[in-house]
Amino acid sequence: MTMYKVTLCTLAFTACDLILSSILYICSCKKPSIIQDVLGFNMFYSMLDVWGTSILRVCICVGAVIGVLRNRKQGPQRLKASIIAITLLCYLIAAYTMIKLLLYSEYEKPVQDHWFWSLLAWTWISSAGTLCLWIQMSKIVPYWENCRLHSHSNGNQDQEHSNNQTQKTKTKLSGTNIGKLLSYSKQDAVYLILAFFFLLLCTLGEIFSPYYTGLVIDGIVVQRSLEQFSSAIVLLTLLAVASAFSSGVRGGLFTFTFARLNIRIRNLLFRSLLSQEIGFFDENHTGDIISRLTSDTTIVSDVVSENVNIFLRSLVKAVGVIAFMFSLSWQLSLLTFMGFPLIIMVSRVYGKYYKKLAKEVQTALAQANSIAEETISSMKTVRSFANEDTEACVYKERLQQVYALHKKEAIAYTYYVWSTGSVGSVYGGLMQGVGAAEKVFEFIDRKPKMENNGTLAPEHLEGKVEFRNVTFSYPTRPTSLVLQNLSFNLYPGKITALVGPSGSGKSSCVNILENFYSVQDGEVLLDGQPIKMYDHKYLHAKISMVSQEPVLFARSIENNISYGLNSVPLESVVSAAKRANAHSFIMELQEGYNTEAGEKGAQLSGGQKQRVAVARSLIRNPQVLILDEATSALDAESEHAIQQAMNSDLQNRTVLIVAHRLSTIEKAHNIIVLDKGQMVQQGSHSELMEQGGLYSHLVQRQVSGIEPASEEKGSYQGTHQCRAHCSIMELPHSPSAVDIRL
Ligand SMILES: Nc1ncnc2c1ncn2[C@@H]1O[C@H](COP(=O)(O)OP(=O)(O)OP(=O)(O)O)[C@@H](O)[C@H]1O
Repeated sequence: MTMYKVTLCTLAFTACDLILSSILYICSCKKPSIIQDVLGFNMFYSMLDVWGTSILRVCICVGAVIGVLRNRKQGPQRLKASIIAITLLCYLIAAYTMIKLLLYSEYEKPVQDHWFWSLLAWTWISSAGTLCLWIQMSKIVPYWENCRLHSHSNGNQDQEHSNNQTQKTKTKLSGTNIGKLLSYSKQDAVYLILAFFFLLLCTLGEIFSPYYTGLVIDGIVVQRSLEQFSSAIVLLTLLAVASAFSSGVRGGLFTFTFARLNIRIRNLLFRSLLSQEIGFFDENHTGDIISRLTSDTTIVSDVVSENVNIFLRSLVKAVGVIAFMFSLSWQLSLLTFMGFPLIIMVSRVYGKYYKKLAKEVQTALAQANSIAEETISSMKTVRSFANEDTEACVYKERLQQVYALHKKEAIAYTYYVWSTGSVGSVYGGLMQGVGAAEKVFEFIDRKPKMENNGTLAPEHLEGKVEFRNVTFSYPTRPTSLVLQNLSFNLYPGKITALVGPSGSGKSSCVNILENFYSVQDGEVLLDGQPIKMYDHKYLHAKISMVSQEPVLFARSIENNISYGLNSVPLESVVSAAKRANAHSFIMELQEGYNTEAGEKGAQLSGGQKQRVAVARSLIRNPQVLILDEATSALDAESEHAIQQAMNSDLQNRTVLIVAHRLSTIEKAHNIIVLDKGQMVQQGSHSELMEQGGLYSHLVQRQVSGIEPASEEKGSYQGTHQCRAHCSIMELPHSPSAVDIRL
């Protein structure tokens, strides 16, 4: 609404309020004239004071209109800042009319004066109207401000529009969270209804027991009647037993239902996490994610379950007590419950604040978990740098932040209980749960930026891979191009090696071929089809990778080798382990194939881990095999054995090797040399050595044993970062004069 429309509406409403209130007051006047009513004002039956509230409302509205018209820029902002004060004032006016009703009921029983009721009703309506108009006026945007917004460039408008949308979505989100939580409990509707039924029974028992206690005392002290005493005591006992029974069943059912809710939410969250693209895990710390999965989901179910339980119980009790009290004395009840709107108001304000605090606490806690997780999982590195104290201090600092937030929460809670008590106090608790839920839902509802929804699963796959003009950067660093217009082919039955200085993009090629990330430009094709179009399971059955630091799971070696496959016979596991040169070391272990590998394979050596990982890939008989520094931790003999196995096993398999060791690379049919994300050379070892250039430069440098002075990543012309490794022990087994890592 424009400024003029709102101000006109306000003035019209004000005039209407004044006229109507005056007419109703005149008609309800008990004295022969208004002058006499004013001069002989009687608090019990004169409505002069109620009419006076209309003058107050007129002053508020006219004052607001004048303020907005005189100061069009800051006026609405000031109105906005005083909304709570006006709400309170309107509430006080409405509450005053209640007191008036109580007083009047002393003068006329029952109250049947229509003019009195009309004036009362109009006062409530007009108080609400005044508040609404005040809110409308606080939203006025001055004309020139509107023009400025409209004359903004399209980009800015879009930005603003999207900001508004985000804001709206956020508001909507927080509003729908309780609904969402309940919707996750749909499957438990029967249990919840049962729980609610027992809650009703138990609360009814609690409401009526004071009444029957009164009757018991009455029976002894006042009536002195054994009959009344015994009947009252029997009823009281029955009530207490039924109430205790219902209370137990209610508590059990609620706990049971919310435990199911917890499991459901955790499952959903875990599923959602597993469907996220790899870039998501680059952006989010593991500790953060684990915190969502454990602490946040527990808070959601625990806090919500506890508070829903108490909230419903208190609500039912409050309704019951209100009804009971009204049946005893409506005047007293009215007086008692006049404070309710105030409690609701305070609860709302507090609830919002508490929800915000709860979210902050969860985030701070997640950050602290993240530090703990990172430190504990890298304990050897921490110890080797003797950095335990610093890590402990960093963790303590994060915990201090959590503590500061908890302190704020505690203070807010204290003030809140002071100001409200009873039903309202659990509202804050509920909001704490909702705050934590918001964080959980953020992840559950997150749509992966890269979907694995391909369907292609041909029966026969040749395994030809084509990188066609691929340009790529990681989502966390979108501006730095890791691969630039890169094209090369991998052929079935051939071994291709990717070499190049550190950071040239070798592992990135592997990541793309594994369909972990989307490329910015170009395509990666498998048998002429974009890899995105292949079915997720199919693709990873056909393309298998062994990485430099393979991750094993805390299961037996047998289960690690057959990971992801259903019911694999032990013979196949053993055969794969033999080809990977792992069988003999496994048999030397006390429990053979049943030996536990430990967390991330920590109970095995680096070389043993790699051999198990090679076996894990070979058992799948993949059409495309990727070895990303897969044999770097092996001695030359083991590596030679694996290579032999692979060569005899090659058949029509496409093999891509990323390696630094010359012994691994020189047997490749084709060697692709990368530098700064671009292909600079391609050919066999002898061709590339003849050509000169980066490859022969790297080889010569290492053969002559020159180590680079720095770890710089530079182009061929500059200083290459190459890792040299010469081992006398490896000489007799190595096919080359020295074992060289490029
Ligand atoms: N997950 C990631 N997020 C952001 N940048 C990354 C990520 N992984 C690698 N990079 C960056 O991409 C570039 C290429 O890295 P890549 O791992 O492909 O090199 P590489 O040739 O395999 O190196 P190395 O021989 O040392 O293993 C580097 O600059 C690296 O910092």
